[in-house]
Amino acid sequence: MFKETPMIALPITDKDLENTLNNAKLNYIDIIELRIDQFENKELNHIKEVANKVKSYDFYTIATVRSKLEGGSDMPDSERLKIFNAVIDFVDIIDIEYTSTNIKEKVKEIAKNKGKLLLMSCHDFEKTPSEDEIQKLIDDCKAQGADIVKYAFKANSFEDVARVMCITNKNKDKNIVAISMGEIGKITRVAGFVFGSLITYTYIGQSFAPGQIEVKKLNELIEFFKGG
Ligand SMILES: O=C1C[C@@](O)(C(=O)O)C[C@@H](O)[C@@H]1O
Repeated sequence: MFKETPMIALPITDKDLENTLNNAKLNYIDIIELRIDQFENKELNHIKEVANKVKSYDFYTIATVRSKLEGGSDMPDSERLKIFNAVIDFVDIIDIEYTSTNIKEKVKEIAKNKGKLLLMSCHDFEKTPSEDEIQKLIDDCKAQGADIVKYAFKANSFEDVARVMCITNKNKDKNIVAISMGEIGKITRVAGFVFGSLITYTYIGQSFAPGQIEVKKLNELIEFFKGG
């Protein structure tokens, strides 16, 4: 699946869908992340229609129903599972949090039974863990069947940024997506691919996380640093 890295992912909701998807096409977006937890309408049939529409635009698609614990909306795990079951045929990757211990095994089954990729993610909006903690996270996620491991940690210093990039570089054969969130962490959204990070997340109009870089600027910077 992974063409030349970094692949650029755009988190979207169900607002202004066609316009957003047309804009995404024009701005070299590779992956659409359905941030279903932020949808205005969370009816299953509506969610399936949105996922099907995105698929019709020939994007790789990630289904995310972010837990409240990791920055999403307050939705029962049972509801989240219903949504994953409803959209699995329309997406390529399911994003489930490492900390969603009640449902991550079931979510893994949903993905694997349909031959889809399981992305196991971890977010900390306050700090960046130690190198040992990050390595343990990577090892645990891989042991639990993750095809892709993603971590997004708030950077409070450039040392935090360096630590995330170095540990990512040490694990570059394990399909890692690494982000240092916040103003200090912006560099990782452009140069993360140098250290093996497969995907970077951007925004058009509405940003979904601290430090995201608007798509036109991001494309420009990536091209510049890739020697384009
Ligand atoms: O995990 C991530 C990364 C992200 O939090 C970011 O920092 O760009 C944006 C989220 O939508 C996505 O699910």
